Amino acid sequence: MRAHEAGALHAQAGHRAPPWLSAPRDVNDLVPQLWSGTAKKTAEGSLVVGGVDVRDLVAEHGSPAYVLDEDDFRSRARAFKNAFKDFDVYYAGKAFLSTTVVRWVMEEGLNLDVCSGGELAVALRAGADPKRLGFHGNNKSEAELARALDAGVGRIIADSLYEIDRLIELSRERGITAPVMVRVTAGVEAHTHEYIATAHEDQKFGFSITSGAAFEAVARVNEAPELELLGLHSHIGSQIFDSSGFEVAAKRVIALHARVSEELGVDMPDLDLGGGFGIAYTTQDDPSDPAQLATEMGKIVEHECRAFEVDVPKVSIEPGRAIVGPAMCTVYSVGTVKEVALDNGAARTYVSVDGGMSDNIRAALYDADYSCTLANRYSDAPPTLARVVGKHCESGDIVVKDEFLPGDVGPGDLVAVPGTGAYCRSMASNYNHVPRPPVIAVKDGQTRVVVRRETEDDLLLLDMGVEG
Ligand SMILES: Cc1ncc(COP(=O)(O)O)c(C=O)c1O
Ligand SMILES: N[C@@H](CCCC[NH3+])C(=O)O
Repeated sequence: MRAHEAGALHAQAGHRAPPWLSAPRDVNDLVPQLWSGTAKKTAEGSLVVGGVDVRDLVAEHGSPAYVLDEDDFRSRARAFKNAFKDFDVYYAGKAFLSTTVVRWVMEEGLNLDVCSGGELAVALRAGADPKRLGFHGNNKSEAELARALDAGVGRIIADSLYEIDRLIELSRERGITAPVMVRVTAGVEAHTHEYIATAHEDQKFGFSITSGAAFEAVARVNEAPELELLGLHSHIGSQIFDSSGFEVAAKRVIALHARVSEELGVDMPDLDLGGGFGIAYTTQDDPSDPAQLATEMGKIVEHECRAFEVDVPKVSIEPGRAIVGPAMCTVYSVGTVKEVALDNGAARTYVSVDGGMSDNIRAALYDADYSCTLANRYSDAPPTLARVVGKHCESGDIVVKDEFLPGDVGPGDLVAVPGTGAYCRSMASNYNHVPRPPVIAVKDGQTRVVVRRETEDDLLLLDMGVEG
C-alpha cells in the first residue's frame, strides 16, 4: 500500500476532515497555488523559498519567522500595475508594511495607501513620494491630518463630517488646499466574513449613499475653498472572490458620481474602487488574476459612465492581500504533538508550534483557514489529519485548523504555513509576552532581515517598573 492510500484509510478510520479536505496523493508535495512563486521542495523534502532552504534560514534567524519572497511580491505588484494600466494602483500598506516594502512598491511604480500616523511615518521614512500616498481611516486625529497635510500627501480619504471640518480648519491655518476624496458606503453585502465586509449599511466606515449622507458630504467638500474635491472612494471589504459585489458597488458609486456632476456641476477627476481581492489560503479558494479583474472592472466603469453620460474618471484600486498575502509564509518549529480523543472514537492530532495567535490572529478572529507542510524533511509516514496550534494560553490559539501532515511529525520538525503575508505580521501582538517574529526577505539564495525579531529586552524596555 502506498503512503497516501494508507493515509486516506487512516483519515477515514479515526479523523474528521472538513468535507472539502481529503488526504493528498503525496503529503510531501506543495499545492503550488498556495505558495509564493519561487517556493519548492527539494528531493530531501525541505522547503526552499527564494533559493533559500528554510532549514538554513531557521538555523541563522531562528523560528518562528515570516519568509518574504521578494520576487513574488514584486511580480504580483507588477502584475496589478500592468493589468490595470489605465488605473492607478495603491498597495494597501495595512496588509504588511515596512520601509523595504515601501521601496519595492515605489520601484514597481505603484502608489501606497496608509491608514494611520504610524503607517504614514513608515512610508515617509522610506522616502516615498508623498504625492503617491493616500491616507485612510475613520478616525484620523488632528495630529495625523496635520502631518499628512504638512507632508503633502496626495489624497486624504475623508470619512466623517468632523474630519471634513478638521481638514478645512487645518488647511485654512496653513493657507493650503487639501486634496480630498469622500469614502462612501455602497450598501453592498459582500460575500466575506462579516468583520471584513465594509460596504453594508450598519458599520463604521464611510458615508451612506442610500441615506443621502454621501451626497451631503461631497457637497460640503465641494463648497469649501480650502478643499479640493478629487472624487469618491468605495471599498466593499476584503477576501472577496465574487465580482458581483464590486459590480453593484461600482454602479451605485458611479451613479453618485454622475449626480454630483449633474447637480453640483463638478466633474470629479478620480474614483477609487478599493481593494479586497481574494487569495487562495486553501484549495477551496479560487482567486481571479489581475488581468481578469482589470478587464471586468474596466468594463463595468466604462459601461456605467456611458450610461450616465459622464466622462470616465481616473480610477484607482487598493489591493493589499492580493499582493503580499501569497508572497510570505511562516516557518515554525514543532514543540509537542498530542493525540486527542474526540467523541465517537475519533481522534485529532494536535501539533504545537512555537508561535500562534500572536503572529497570526486570523484563525481566531475570522475563523480563517490555512494550509501547511512539513518543511524540513521528506516523510513516507501515512498522512494524518492534524491541527496546528500555537503556544498561547487560549484554546482558540489555532494556526491551521485542519491539514494533513505526515503521521510521524514531531518535536524538532519545521512546519511552514503559506499565505501569511497579509494581516499576520501587521496584526501581530505580544500576547503572553511572546516577542514578534522577524520578516526575512529571500531572493536568489540570499536572506535579508526586513524586520528584525523582537526580543524580551524590547518588551521590557516599555516596562517602567524595571530596575537597574
Ligand atoms: C480602504 C481599504 N482599502 C484597501 C484595503 C485592502 O484590502 P485587501 O488587503 O483585502 O486588498 C482595505 C482593507 O480591507 C481597506 O480598508
Ligand atoms: N484584517 C483583515 C482584513 C481587513 C482589512 C482592512 N479593512 C484580514 O485579515 O483579513
